[in-house]
Amino acid sequence: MTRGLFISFEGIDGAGKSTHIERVAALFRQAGRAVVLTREPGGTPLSEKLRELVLHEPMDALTEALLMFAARREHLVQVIEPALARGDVVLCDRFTDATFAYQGGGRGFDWQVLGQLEAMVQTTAQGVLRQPDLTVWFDLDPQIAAERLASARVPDKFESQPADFFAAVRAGYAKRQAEMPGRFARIDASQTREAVGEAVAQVVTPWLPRSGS
Ligand SMILES: Nc1ncnc2c1ncn2[C@@H]1O[C@H](COP(=O)(O)OP(=O)(O)OP(=O)(O)O)[C@@H](O)[C@H]1O
Ligand SMILES: Cc1cn([C@H]2C[C@H](O)[C@@H](COP(=O)(O)O)O2)c(=O)[nH]c1=O
Repeated sequence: MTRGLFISFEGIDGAGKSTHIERVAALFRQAGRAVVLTREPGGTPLSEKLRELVLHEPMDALTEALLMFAARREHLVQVIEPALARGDVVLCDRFTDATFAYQGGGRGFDWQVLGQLEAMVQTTAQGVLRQPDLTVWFDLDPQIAAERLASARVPDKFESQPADFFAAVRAGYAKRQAEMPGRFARIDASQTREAVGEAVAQVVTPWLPRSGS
């Protein structure tokens, strides 16, 4: 049976993840793979309700981190693990690296405690710590991201944060990459859409089934 594949897409708000994720889905579908396109926080009815709360209600940093992990647990159990067990490709717009970057880097929440929560929430029934096979990190200067978002939409609680918050989030992603370099692919997201799309295609191509297989 085909092995499931888990790819996450990360970056500060406005870095360009959503612009490219559909194209990655199309590449896998064209190669004959079933794709589950999902997001965090969210991906199940309950997790989407939690998303509404965390994106729009002011709250304590620990409360925020716990709600992110609560939404993730539900998402893992209801959607991600069953999809991987079927052999599907799961493309997830953000996963736990976002919690380390935003709640750890941005809010300054304790990195080690986040690691403990990660272990509790992401350990599967088989005793394996679930992590993405590949994390595509859209790395972008917060100033450029803010300019891109300014004309795009009404900002939510995170998107309304100042540039120094996003500089700390970006540093959180860099720290996470340094801790787990094997699964991270950093994309220079300041390039044109076409160049970024090409870079994304290059990093996912080794994960596509070889033609004839
Ligand atoms: N390479 C690029 N050059 C210029 N503009 C871009 C580029 N990539 C995306 N954009 C534009 O920037 C804005 C943000 O892009 P997008 O929504 O894909 O980011 P995102 O990472 O998904 O953001 P969020 O995490 O906040 O949802 C959109 O208006 C999009 O059209
Ligand atoms: C998973 C996760 C997300 N966030 C933040 C990051 C973004 O500002 C929003 C999600 O909005 P998007 O348009 O889907 O990017 O939530 C976070 O702070 N912590 C997390 O774990």
